Amino acid sequence: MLDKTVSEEFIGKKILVTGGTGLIGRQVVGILCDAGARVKIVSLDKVIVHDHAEHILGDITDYNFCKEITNGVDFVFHLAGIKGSIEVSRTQLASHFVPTLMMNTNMLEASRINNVSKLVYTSSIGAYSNAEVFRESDYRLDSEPMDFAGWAKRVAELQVYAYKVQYDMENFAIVRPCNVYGPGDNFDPENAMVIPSIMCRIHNGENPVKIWGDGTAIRDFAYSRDVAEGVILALYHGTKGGFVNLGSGKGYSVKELVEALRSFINFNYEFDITKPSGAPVRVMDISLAKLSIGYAPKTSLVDGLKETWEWFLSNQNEYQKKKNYFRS
Ligand SMILES: C[C@H]1O[C@H](OP(=O)(O)OP(=O)(O)OC[C@H]2O[C@@H](n3cnc4c(=O)[nH]c(N)nc43)[C@H](O)[C@@H]2O)[C@@H](O)[C@@H](O)C1=O
Repeated sequence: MLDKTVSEEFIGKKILVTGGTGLIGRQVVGILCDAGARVKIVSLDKVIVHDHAEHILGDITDYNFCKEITNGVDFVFHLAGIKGSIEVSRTQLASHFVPTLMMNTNMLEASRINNVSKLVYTSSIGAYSNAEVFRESDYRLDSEPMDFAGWAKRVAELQVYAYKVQYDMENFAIVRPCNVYGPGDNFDPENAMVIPSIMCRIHNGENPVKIWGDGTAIRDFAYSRDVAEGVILALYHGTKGGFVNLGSGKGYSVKELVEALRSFINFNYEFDITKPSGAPVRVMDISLAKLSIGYAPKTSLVDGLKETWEWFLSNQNEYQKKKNYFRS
C-alpha cells in the first residue's frame, strides 16, 4: 500500500507502462489506476489487467513507434523485458540480447527526446557481476555463467547514466529486481523461471516433479506486488543516476522453496542434476532501497506462493496465449 502523498502524485497523470500486462507491470497498472492515473499499457497483445487502463498495441523495438507513444506523456514505467529460465538464458543468447537492447535503447531515447518528466527502467539482478579483480580468463566470451540477458539489461543502465552525465538528467530512475514471481508470470516449463515452472509441472501431474540441480542454489524470491510498489517509489523519489535493488532481502535454497510449496500442495519430487543450477547464491541487499525510496516488501514466501498458485489455477488460458519479445 503506497502512502497518501506518493499516491496523490499520480492523480490525473498521463502514464505509459511498457510490459503492463506482465508480472510486475500488471501490479503497477493496478496501483496507478486505483490512484487515479490515466494509464496506457503498451503491449504486443491485449490482456485486460485493469478496467480503467487503455491499451496501445505495438512493438517497442521500433523507434518511430516509441516516439509516437511517448509524445505528451508525463511518466513512463519501462517494464517490458524478456524473462527466461537459467536454461534458455544460457542457450538462446541472441533471442534475449538483441530485442532487449533494441527496446531499451528506443524507449529511453524516445522518452528523452519527448521530455518525459519521470521514467523508471527495470534492469535485473542479472546485471551484477561478482568479480573484483579482473582476469581475461574470467571474462571469456564463452565463459559460464553466460549472462547475456543481464548484460543487455546493463547496457540500458549505462544509457541512463550517459544522460545524467551529458544532459544533467536525474529524472530517469533504475531498479534491479531479483527473481520476481506472482500472478501473470510465464508458466511454460520450457522457458519459465523456477516457481512458475514447478507449479505448472505439478499441475500437469508430473510425478515425481523433477527439480533442476541439487537443491542447494540460493535465490532471493520477491513477490510481484511488493516489487511493483518499489518500482513506483523509485519513479517518485528517483535513484539519482544510480540504481536500487528490489528483492525480498532473504535467500532461500531451491530445496527450501520446494518444501514451502509442499506446505500447501501435495506432490513428490526428486532432484535432476543433469539440469543447470546457475549461480550458487543470488541474494539482494535491500538496505539502500529501504532508506532512499522507502521500499518495504511485506509478503512472506508462503503467502506469495499461495496467491500465485491460486491465480495459476484460475487463469489457465491466459498464460498460454501471451506474446513476448523473445525471438527464436
Ligand atoms: C533473474 C535471473 O534469472 C535466471 O537465473 P536463475 O536465478 O538461475 O533463475 P531460474 O528461475 O531459472 O532458476 C533458479 C534456480 O532454480 C533451479 N530450478 C529447479 N527446478 C527448476 C525448474 O523447473 N525451472 C527453472 N527455471 N529452474 C529450476 C535452477 O536450477 C536454479 O538453480 C536467468 O535468466 C538469469 O539470466 C537472471 O538474470
